[in-house]
Amino acid sequence: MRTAPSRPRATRRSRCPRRRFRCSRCATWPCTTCCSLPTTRTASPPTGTASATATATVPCPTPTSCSSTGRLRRASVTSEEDDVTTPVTTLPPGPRLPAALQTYLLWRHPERFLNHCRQRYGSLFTLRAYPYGVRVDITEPADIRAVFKGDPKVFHAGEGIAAALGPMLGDHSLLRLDEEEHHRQRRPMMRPFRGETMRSHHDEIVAVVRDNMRRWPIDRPFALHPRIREITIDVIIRSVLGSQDPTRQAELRRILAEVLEMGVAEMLGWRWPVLGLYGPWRRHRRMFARLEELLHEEVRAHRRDQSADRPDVLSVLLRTSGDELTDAMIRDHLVTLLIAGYETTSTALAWTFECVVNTAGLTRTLTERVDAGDEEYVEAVVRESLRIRPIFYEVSPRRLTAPVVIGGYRLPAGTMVTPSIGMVHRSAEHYPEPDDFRPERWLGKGQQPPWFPFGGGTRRCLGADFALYEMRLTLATVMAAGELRPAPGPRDKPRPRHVVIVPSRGARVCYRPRDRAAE
Ligand code: HEM
Repeated sequence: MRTAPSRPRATRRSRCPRRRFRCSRCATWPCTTCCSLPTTRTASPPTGTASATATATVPCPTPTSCSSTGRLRRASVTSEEDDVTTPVTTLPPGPRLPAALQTYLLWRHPERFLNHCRQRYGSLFTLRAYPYGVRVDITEPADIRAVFKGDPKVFHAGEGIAAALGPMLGDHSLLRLDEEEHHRQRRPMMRPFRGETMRSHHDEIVAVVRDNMRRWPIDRPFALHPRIREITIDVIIRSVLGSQDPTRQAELRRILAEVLEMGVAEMLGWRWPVLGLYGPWRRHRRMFARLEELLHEEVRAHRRDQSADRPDVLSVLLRTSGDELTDAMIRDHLVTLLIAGYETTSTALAWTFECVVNTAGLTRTLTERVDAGDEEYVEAVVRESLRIRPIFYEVSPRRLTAPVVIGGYRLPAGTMVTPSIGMVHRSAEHYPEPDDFRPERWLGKGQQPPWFPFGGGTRRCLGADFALYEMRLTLATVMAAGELRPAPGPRDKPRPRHVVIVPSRGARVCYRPRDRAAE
């Protein structure tokens, strides 16, 4: 039981008044901001044993006193009873640049800007940027995991998205819900993404990829990303919507390509509905309304034909949920899957090919492994590409509904907390030579480094397994059919395009079918 010792006032006053750091290995508390002061502070126990706090004072050691790693980390203190170890409610430091400039830097140069902030302010820092205003970025895997696994009642992920895209997604979209309602809507949605249902899409996906490849230019440079988008749309039309009608399929293909490739401007139109009366927003609204009609037609067609044991997501949803889901709910779920599953998977695949063709010797190794049926290696390539080129640098911010202690800061209720997954994936601490594309790091059964391309916890990407499956299959099908080479010119750079980070040149490659490769 905790005995609350009366602490001498002198100890409290002399406590480091600004930032407090603790080495994650040796658990000493070097103070990096005021070590020149004759500071004394209360010795604190390792995390998790806060109740045993000792009252003896020790001199504040300098940062160099940590001989084990030299690495400093703010401590995650969870006890609120101890007024020395419990931080006062405050936000971590961060750049003082105007919000508009921070928005620009985050939007245009997320990797460089976040890296700079981490080096300058530590693993937690506060930013001010549109659309969330004040937000705290977290970059330590342990803190990120804690946020993912945190109580859904405290960590709200849906609010930010609801404000930006609410009317488009609809009231029942998983992306905008929180707490009980999120859990209630997510349960039926998980059924169509189970292992064996997913694997039954094998032939469809392979057929879509082969069909698309027939139209690829031969021995001429071309941008692969638009072709992959076509593939992803076709996979969605067949595997998610299960559309059987060729006329509707063709119209869906045309409308989805336009609606789902909306840019920032169209997105803003959903935030300010009045824009929908004008110019490009009006056109976008019209297209979207037509998409909704097509989705309703598809649902009606599926309801009429419930005899077949079809594996597409819509069929499984209707079959397994009975009257649990209304038409309005199904519309919202389908729109969510289209928006969450299209640009993400196509961009991730485009990056995978870009990395493969630009890594010396990898096309040959991968082709050999594909020929040998080595699925583990193909998966390792996909995982490595999602590590080195995560399509989101940050996942949806969580708004705190109560004060929470993260990384030594007691963040007030209302704070937006943003897990910066891209920072973890590029950290040399977790990935030796982080800039090298090395699928081998994912082979074998050893402990795997932190990897969060699909977020985590109760909000983990619903389509993660499906996306990984589609990526593996597409990669293997292409490598088995032909030879890819990098196109002349510089390599693609990461370029933010609304919420995802795309290859700047569209992943340009040259392609030659296998039967011609020998010529
Ligand atoms: C490589 C491709 C993909 C990536 C990198 C990706 C990534 C993500 C991320 C980071 C989140 C947010 C997780 C969080 O906030 O913790 C998410 C959520 C989600 N994703 Fe994906 N995703 C991909 C493909 C897909 C596909 C193919 C689908 C469905 C067809 C899908 C459906 C969803 C849904 C429904 C959510 C919301 C889950 C919830 O809030 O409960 N995603 N995805």
